[in-house]
Amino acid sequence: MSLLTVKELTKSYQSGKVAVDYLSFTLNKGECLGLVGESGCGKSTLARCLLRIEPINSGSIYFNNEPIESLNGRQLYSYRKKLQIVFQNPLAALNPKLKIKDSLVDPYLEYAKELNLSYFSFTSKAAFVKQLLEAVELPSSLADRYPHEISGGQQQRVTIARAISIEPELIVLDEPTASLDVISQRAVLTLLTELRETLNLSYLFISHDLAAVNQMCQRILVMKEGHLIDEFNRRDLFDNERHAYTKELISIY
Ligand SMILES: Nc1ncnc2c1ncn2[C@@H]1O[C@H](COP(=O)(O)OP(=O)(O)OP(=O)(O)O)[C@@H](O)[C@H]1O
Repeated sequence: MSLLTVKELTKSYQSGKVAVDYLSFTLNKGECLGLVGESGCGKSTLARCLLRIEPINSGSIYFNNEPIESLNGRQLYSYRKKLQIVFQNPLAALNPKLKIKDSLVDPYLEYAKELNLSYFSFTSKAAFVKQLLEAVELPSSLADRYPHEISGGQQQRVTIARAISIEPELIVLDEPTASLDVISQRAVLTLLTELRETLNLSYLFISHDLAAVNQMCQRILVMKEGHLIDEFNRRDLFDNERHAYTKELISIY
């Protein structure tokens, strides 16, 4: 069943640059869909359009069959609760003045009135923080630290814990491991896969790293210069029918 449907989406900037050009795809419920492409191909622009941070020029985006362009006020607030994002740079995503425990409860407090959690439960702030830290395999002793007092891998686990804390339907992972060393990258990808299964999440996993996408995703989209040029099931990655550009990406992976 379709969770997110993007139809003929075009987004250009004032400079005239067409960053996303007539892009169409569907993400199914429970799926991890990979989106790969080199730097500048339009991946982050697409993510910002999905979050309604950037207005689109034409086309449509449907979430649970509802067009998101027409959402405003309360409906937009509700939509944002269902879709969370994890960015490349966790330090930039965390408020430097907040202790980890305060950052962790922030999304919950923002959406508390509308939330009906099924996996986590908020009985007290301390208990909620403990559940979240456990879910992302961090020691509870980190709760009282500030973001700059923990490692990059730990910071990214905190941003993941924030994203899952309100049990969204979809998480956009925008190069979530790009700033991490290889060991932490692997651990975070494994964690994300486990969380998807436990919490019944769906992911749009954006990356320039075909190896990471191949590890995580059931289906893969390939973008080049704003266009979608290839789309296939993971098992067909090495199929001879792949687009020449996909083969080029394979050769460097
Ligand atoms: N605010 C903006 N104004 C004008 N052009 C922009 C803006 N943001 C992005 N672009 C341009 O749009 C194109 C797509 O950029 P985008 O950041 O979406 O690519 P990307 O695939 O996410 O790249 P990266 O992997 O480096 O993050 C690029 O040519 C970029 O220079």
